[in-house]
Amino acid sequence: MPLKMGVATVTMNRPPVNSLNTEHLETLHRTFIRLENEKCRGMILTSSSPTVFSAGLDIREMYKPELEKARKFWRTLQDMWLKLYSSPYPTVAAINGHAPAGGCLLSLSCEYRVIVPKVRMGLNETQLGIVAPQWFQDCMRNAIGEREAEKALIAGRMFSSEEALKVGLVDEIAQNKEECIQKAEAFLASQANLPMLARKTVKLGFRHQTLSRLLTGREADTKIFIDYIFQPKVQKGLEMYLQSLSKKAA
Ligand SMILES: CCCCCC/C=C\CC(=O)SCCNC(=O)CCNC(=O)[C@H](O)C(C)(C)COP(=O)(O)OP(=O)(O)OC[C@H]1O[C@@H](n2cnc3c(N)ncnc32)[C@H](O)[C@@H]1OP(=O)(O)O
Repeated sequence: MPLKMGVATVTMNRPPVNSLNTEHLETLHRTFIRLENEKCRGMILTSSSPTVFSAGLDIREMYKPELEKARKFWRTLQDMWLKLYSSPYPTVAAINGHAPAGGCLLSLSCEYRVIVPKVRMGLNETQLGIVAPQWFQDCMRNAIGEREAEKALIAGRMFSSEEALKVGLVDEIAQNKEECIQKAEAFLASQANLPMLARKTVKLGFRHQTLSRLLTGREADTKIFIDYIFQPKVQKGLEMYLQSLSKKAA
């Protein structure tokens, strides 16, 4: 995590696809805490993979899990998201590869999004037979508005880079990762002279309702997750999905 002029670039590096398991989520959470403590002036979130920003939640954490491990996984995801979504410093996602589901959530939690061409992003949970939690849905709604979010979430739609720009899911398209980072840096530079306290207060004002909804309902949210994934038919669906992903690799 190099800090250049107070700006940090956080590069996710969990091959092959930056899927989010408990350990990776803990690392991200610790990183966001550290950036806050070090009074970071801005953060770019990106990935070391040439083709994937993040494949979303690690499905193996949800497939035949032990109860306590599944609970810990979900709480860690909540912790990480609460820190990122409420960060006092400006945040940009440099989306240099595919960003399905939890990968899309990471980018939606930043303030600004730049994407490379020919990749896909979206909350595709419905297509997997699972349901994007309310706070995932809120993030999408906050980015693209009620009507488009409803359509996208019901269908579990994955957007191409161009479609994402058109609907407002991303702010810019860059030609490649290098340009993506340049555009991310330009956004952060455009924020640098704003008074930090005023900036942060307005940001949190906009995000307050979404944050409160999870903060006041964390236990209920965890229960919904646990009850849902322990259903035999959901487990069957996850098993088939994992198999289809592995078959693709074979
Ligand atoms: C009421 C509450 C219910 C629960 C709410 C849950 C909320 C959020 C859910 C999620 O985030 S679920 C995850 C959704 N993610 C996806 O659907 C993406 C799946 N992956 C892909 O589409 C592709 O892998 C990719 C990201 C487009 C990359 O494609 P590529 O061809 O580069 O790589 P693959 O060959 O497909 O995969 C390589 C390797 O990684 C494994 N893998 C891929 N994604 C995941 C994942 N999300 N979790 C775990 N493992 C994953 C894949 O199986 C391959 O493994 P091997 O076969 O090589 O062992």
